[in-house]
Amino acid sequence: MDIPSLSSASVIIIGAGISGLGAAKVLSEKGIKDFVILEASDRIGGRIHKEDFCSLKVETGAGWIQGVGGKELNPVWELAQKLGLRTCFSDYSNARFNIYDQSGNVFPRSLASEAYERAVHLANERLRCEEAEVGQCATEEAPLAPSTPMELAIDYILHDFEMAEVEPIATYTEFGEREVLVADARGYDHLLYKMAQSFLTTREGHILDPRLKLNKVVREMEYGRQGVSVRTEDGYIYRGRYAILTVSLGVLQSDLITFRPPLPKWKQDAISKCEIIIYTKIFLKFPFKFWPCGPGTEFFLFAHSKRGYYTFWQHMENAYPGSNMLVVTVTNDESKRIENQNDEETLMEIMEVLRSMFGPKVPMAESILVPRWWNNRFQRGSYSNYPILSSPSDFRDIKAPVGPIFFSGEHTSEKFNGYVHGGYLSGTDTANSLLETMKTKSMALDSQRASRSSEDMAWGVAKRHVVHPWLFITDNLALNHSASSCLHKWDFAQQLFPSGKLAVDEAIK
Ligand SMILES: Cc1cc2nc3c(=O)[nH]c(=O)nc-3n(C[C@H](O)[C@H](O)[C@H](O)COP(=O)(O)OP(=O)(O)OC[C@H]3O[C@@H](n4cnc5c(N)ncnc54)[C@H](O)[C@@H]3O)c2cc1C
Repeated sequence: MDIPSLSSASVIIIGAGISGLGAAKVLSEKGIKDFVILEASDRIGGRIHKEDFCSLKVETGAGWIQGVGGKELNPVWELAQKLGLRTCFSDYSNARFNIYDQSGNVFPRSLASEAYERAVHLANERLRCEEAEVGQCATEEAPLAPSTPMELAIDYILHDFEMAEVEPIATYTEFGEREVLVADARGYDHLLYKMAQSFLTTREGHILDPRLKLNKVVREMEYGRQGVSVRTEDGYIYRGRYAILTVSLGVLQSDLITFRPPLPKWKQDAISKCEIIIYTKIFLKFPFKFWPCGPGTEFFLFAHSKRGYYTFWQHMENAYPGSNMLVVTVTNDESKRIENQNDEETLMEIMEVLRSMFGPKVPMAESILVPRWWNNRFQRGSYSNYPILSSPSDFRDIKAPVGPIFFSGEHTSEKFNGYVHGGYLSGTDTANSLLETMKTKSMALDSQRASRSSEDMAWGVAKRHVVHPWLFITDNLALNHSASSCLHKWDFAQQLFPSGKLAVDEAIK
């Protein structure tokens, strides 16, 4: 039986996505080994997730590495290259010229080009209106809204795919304009496993390190001057001096975690201001190909009178040659609608769309895979999307610590929110801020102790001090815990199971 030790949980990291693992790696490299990672699901990776589909591994979460080939090296691209992850270049630029109508005709390039330019103009006008003082825009001519199926399809890809962010987009200006699709049988999450391997105990592809705890759903975080106490759904309580909370914005907006005391109003406002996008890639397997292949065909659009109705399509011939696979992407309200119906109904809708694009002979799909990011209570959406006119203070507030709780995750990255590299960089940033805080507190405590000890000397009292560099943190915690201040610190863990259930090996590490 492990003897619980208060000294070994200076930091509780919540979430084993790229942000949580990135933070843990930095702490470990800087000598803080006494952390515990609590992960709600039964795997690492979070929104980087592969699933088995028709003998292939497909990426139902993040698929691309965006920001490649620029003056700065995207850290995720660097890792992918080191591991020799198989990727293929994605060229979206043709999508707008492969627009199918409901009778299977492709719109002429000139018409599509014109519509595209009009849509860009409209988007800029809308932005100008939003930026203008209230009322100013109303006096000017209001831009015409898109109305035809083709206009709606273009407007949809502009707003839900290419131009959903404020220009210029730091990912592209700093890391480069190219995007590569990860298509490796080991999966995108191989990158996370390799990262974990550098600081957690692993064997034969499995993480065995007791500091990583899977299936631990955090439900309550009680925090104060002495630290943080974290209760998981299975009744365990973990205490630490600090916590790094990396759960998604969708989870923060839900009621999965209760904070005691409640988070301050400025933090709650920052959390509710930001939007969460739902992005659903539906995978379909066919007995044979009936779509065009070759250069300039990978992406195509379906123009329907309902905006966003199975609009964005990709064939997987570049990623998985010979797989006879298509992916159709839906977002937001359509994602919610589709998540809430059964896959048979979705398949019927998709078959109707495909037959209107490619004719009645299109064969029935053999398999369909519909990920459900919205209904997943550990995600509640796919990635954050800040309103176009967000201010730097919105980012400051969403990232700022509340007492001993440090916030991390892609949504806290001012420059790269929404992306895998945003998650990674937020984790390393947060860990470095925490280390800075620990250092400052340590220096303050040292000077307090020094002055106390000189007072003691003056009174002739012999005093022994804790020597472990990190013990002072938890030592301080125990001393301030009134109910247990008379206990030896090894007894402390038993106080953490109010139900009387003793699971010492699960107690604070
Ligand atoms: C469908 C989809 C497509 C995407 N496409 C791309 C793309 O092409 N390129 C790109 O760069 N990015 C893409 N993204 C975004 C990218 O995946 C994320 O930005 C990134 O993975 C976020 O990492 P994170 O560590 O911040 O959060 P997460 O990966 O969400 O990690 C948070 C972890 O916290 C856990 N958790 C939640 N609640 C609790 C709780 N109560 N207790 C304990 N643990 C909890 C979760 O299970 C999760 O493992 C996509 C995302 C999705 C869903």
